[in-house]
Amino acid sequence: MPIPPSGLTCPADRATTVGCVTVIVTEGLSKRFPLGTDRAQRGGVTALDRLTVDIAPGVTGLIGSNGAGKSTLIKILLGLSPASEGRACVLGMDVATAGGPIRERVGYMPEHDCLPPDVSATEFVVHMARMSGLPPTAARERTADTLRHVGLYEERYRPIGGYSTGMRQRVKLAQALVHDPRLVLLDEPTNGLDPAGRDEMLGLIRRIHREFGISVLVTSHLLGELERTCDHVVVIDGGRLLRSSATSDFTRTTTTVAVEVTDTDRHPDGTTALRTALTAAGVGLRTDGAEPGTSHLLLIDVADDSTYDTVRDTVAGLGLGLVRMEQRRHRIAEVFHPREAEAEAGLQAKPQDAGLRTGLPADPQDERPQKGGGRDAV
Ligand SMILES: Nc1ncnc2c1ncn2[C@@H]1O[C@H](COP(=O)(O)OP(=O)(O)OP(=O)(O)O)[C@@H](O)[C@H]1O
Repeated sequence: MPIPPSGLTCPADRATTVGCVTVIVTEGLSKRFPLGTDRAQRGGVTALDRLTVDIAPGVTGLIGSNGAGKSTLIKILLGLSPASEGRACVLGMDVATAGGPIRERVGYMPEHDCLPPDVSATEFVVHMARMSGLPPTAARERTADTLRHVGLYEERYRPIGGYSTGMRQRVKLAQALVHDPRLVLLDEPTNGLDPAGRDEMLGLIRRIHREFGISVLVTSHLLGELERTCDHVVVIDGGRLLRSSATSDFTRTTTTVAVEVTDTDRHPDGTTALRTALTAAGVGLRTDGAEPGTSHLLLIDVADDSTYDTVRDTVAGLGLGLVRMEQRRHRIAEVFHPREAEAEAGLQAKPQDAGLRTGLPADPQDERPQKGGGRDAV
């Protein structure tokens, strides 16, 4: 079911410039919820605060901590919830006036579990296809194709109530794809999945775009998985745009190189020996904050190409084994707390540790509650 990229322009002034191709445009978009029952919400909640962003075709990650406004934005984009101020266009259509036509061309995978337990995946997805306007035969054919695509073909006649979390997420994805949309909005599709399930879901998301040309907006609070999956990342916090950039801009290389060496009989603490020798050779080292001998990583400021030669020659001169020498990269976490994250980039051995300070876990393994605020503590 190859589908050409949408290539639509939004009527909003900014997007009508020649060559500007977008699937989503928002301009000064705000959403305020009126008074809540909660004491803290007495003045109402501003879920989106003058959000202005353009999203091009491709796979785009929408990142923000819990309560950042991701789901609210998706509901506005689908025409399900009116904005308080500003405007938004999806595939060139105004969300305020074209909710129905937008939902005909856009698939939506909600965050919450919304599946009926007593029907099979086939029955449910056929029903959703029919609701989207497909005739009966086409709905059945598309359902079979889509369930095969998401890896549920063998299980398609079993009641959904007996499915695992991963299978249920796939059913939600299938119903979002069944009507051949040009854009899908996926709200936390990896929620509740184990690492293998996450990888499979992320692989499916990439294939949705690569094989079928469908653009994807996917939300997550896991920085690492969006770094791996998306072409472009939009970061929001408290309903405001923090940054919108190509993923490669977020993760460009730094001038820091991490070096790990082995210990030897002559140098039982190889790291300290190398640190001393490099300092004597005038190589700039970052303070790693660890006691000498407790860290196996040295973080080196690369002044120019000769720094690599100096490190190599010093390691060889000491008779140490070079375990690794790797260029450090910036991480999306730096958008939230630039100084802390940068310092941490120097400290951490594994890039997937990135979310610890931000409260936004970089990787599934880090999705445990954090001390003093947990996942909400951006
Ligand atoms: N119907 C509502 N009534 C009142 N407040 C709401 C409503 N929906 C959302 N909010 C509030 O708006 C803010 C943004 O919520 P939203 O669900 O969009 O965030 P989110 O980024 O999707 O978070 P999560 O990752 O937890 O799903 C939150 O403070 C939330 O409590």
